[in-house]
Amino acid sequence: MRLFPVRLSSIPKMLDFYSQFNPSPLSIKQFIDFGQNACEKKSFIFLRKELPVRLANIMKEIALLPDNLLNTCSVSQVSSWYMKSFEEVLEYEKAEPTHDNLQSFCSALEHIRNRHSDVVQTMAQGVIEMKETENGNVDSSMETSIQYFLDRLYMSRISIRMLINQHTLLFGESMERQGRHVGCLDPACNISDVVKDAYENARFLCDQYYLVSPALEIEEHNSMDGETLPIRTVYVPSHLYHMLFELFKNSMRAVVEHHDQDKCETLPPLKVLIVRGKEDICVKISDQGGGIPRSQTDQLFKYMYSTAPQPSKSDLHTVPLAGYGYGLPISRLYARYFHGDIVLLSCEGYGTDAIIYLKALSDEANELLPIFNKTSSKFYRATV
Ligand SMILES: O=C(O)CCCOc1c(F)cc(-c2c(C(=O)NCc3ccc(C(=O)O)cc3)noc2-c2cc(Cl)c(O)cc2O)cc1F
Repeated sequence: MRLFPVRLSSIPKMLDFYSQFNPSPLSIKQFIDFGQNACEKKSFIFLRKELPVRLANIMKEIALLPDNLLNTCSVSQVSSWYMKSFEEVLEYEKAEPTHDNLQSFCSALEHIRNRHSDVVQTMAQGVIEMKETENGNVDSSMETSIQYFLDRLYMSRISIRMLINQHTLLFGESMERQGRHVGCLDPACNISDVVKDAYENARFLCDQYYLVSPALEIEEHNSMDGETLPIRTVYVPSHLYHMLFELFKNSMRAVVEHHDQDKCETLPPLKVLIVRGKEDICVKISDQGGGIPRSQTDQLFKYMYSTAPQPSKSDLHTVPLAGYGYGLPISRLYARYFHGDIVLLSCEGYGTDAIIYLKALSDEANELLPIFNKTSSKFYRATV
């Protein structure tokens, strides 16, 4: 049942209207404080404005993409998903926060989340289609603008899914099964537990493919709050898991492929160091996987570099440690989303350290959101 169907003719005007607002970044502290005493009406009134603002901001950038990418079948598909979702949220622009409307809003958000579940793969396909039309020769300025755009598109997508997940977890059916969690946030996330979880799952894939996997050693140092261990922080466990799982897969692949199996050597273990400082929480994964030349480490964060022909579904189980090649750049976006980072330090000939930096204080862990404005649109005009 359409609530207040938005006239299709008014969509361009609505896009201009909502894209003139900057997205409002929330901190982890704000997410937790609101979620611990959550009011569905307030959340509804905030989201029916903030979601169209975040959607409109990124839709304006999609429209600025170079034609050879924008006109691919896959990118047109992604663009139409955004248009449809923008239109659906706008139906609640003037709706009364009645019980029925709040319930309908919740299910609309779930539909939108499902509609956008394949955006990353579909965009990867669009980049491949564009490379095919350009016969593979994409100049460096085109690559730079695609890297800039995809970082902003996926950061925007992470933020929109965070808002949707918080609302649907706090006010949807799963409300009662929360325990200490506040939506998708854990106020006391045990970092070494997430490390072990990600390691065990990456190890399972590694054993399946290589029949062998490196062991794990974890060390923790808490220089703050009375040295208490284990180190806990307020974070989104699924985000931390995503980063760790990706880094463990890469380390395991490097270690197993670097060490000659015939000599039946024991593989050197992966060493994880977790440190709580005043400003940062660091999670360092150190491996002896032979490392990569310093000149190549930046390439690992490139979407274009790793947009090899996508593994077909049937291939994925044969080379499970390889994905779409987007694992590292998107993992870094998850870290940067709350003002953290992922840094790669490789010693060619020996091994690689990957460090995840998180903000130690939840009031400093603010969302990092892309803003559509004259600067960003100039960037597209300059490099297209
Ligand atoms: O497909 C995906 O999604 C995963 C895409 C990604 O796949 C990779 C992968 F898992 C591991 C490596 C790799 C190598 C390697 O491969 N060393 C051998 C070589 C030597 C020279 C050169 C060169 O000269 O260019 C390149 C590689 N050494 O260290 C790492 C390494 C990389 C990361 Cl990000 C990490 O967190 C831990 C690591 O140990 C490279 C990958 F690319």
